[in-house]
Amino acid sequence: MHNIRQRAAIIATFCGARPGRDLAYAALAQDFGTALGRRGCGLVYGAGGVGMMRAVAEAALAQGANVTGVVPHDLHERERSQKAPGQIFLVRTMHERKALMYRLSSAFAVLPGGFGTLDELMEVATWNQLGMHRKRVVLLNAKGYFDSLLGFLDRVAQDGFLTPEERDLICATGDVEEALDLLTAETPQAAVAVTVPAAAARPAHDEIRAVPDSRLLTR
Ligand SMILES: C/C(=C\CNc1ncnc2c1ncn2[C@@H]1O[C@H](COP(=O)(O)O)[C@@H](O)[C@H]1O)CO
Repeated sequence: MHNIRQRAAIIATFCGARPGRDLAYAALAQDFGTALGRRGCGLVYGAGGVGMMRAVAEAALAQGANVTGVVPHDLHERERSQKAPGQIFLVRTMHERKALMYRLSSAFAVLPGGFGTLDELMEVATWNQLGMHRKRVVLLNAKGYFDSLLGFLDRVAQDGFLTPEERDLICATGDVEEALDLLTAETPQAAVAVTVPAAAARPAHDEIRAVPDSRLLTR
């Protein structure tokens, strides 16, 4: 068991726009969305109505979770036919999208995916490193998908490009419930060397209305 206090959390989940070749990945996405919803957590995601993203969002919604997607206008137009689940926020750019996803969330789950997922993973870890937010980052390592990445991160630390504490800003588990224990824990697991006090004092998730140029898509 884990000696960490549970609280309602809003978990941004980064994962593939594709389902992957192995059915185990979509099953993981579904299990994670279901477990997240059962714990009373909210979900923030990339508002893709496809692949792993759709599987997480639909499973969370089925448990009554509050599901929020954030997507740039043009990407939404392109994917309009896929009808992404949940409440959808439209923003102007990919950068605004990521910033809003990070602000709305209290922690980050990363499931198997491609460039988009890896970009989001590295950015939220970097923001922790720089003290721009202090939010846990947990990889759902199904079928050893992230093993080589985790090994590479160890190498990065060994070679002096990350401190051991910074390396530990990204943790991993293959177990959905353990991941949620970590994601809903009260404080980030690793202190970082460089912190910005104003950012640390910010509430875990900002009010949506505080973000300019985004609008709620009503259906
Ligand atoms: C690449 C394909 C479709 C792109 N459609 C997307 N719709 C919504 N969100 C997306 C999309 N592509 C990337 N994202 C964001 O990145 C992550 C998924 O990217 P990945 O490269 O598939 O890992 C996801 O978390 C979104 O926030 C055609 O399949």
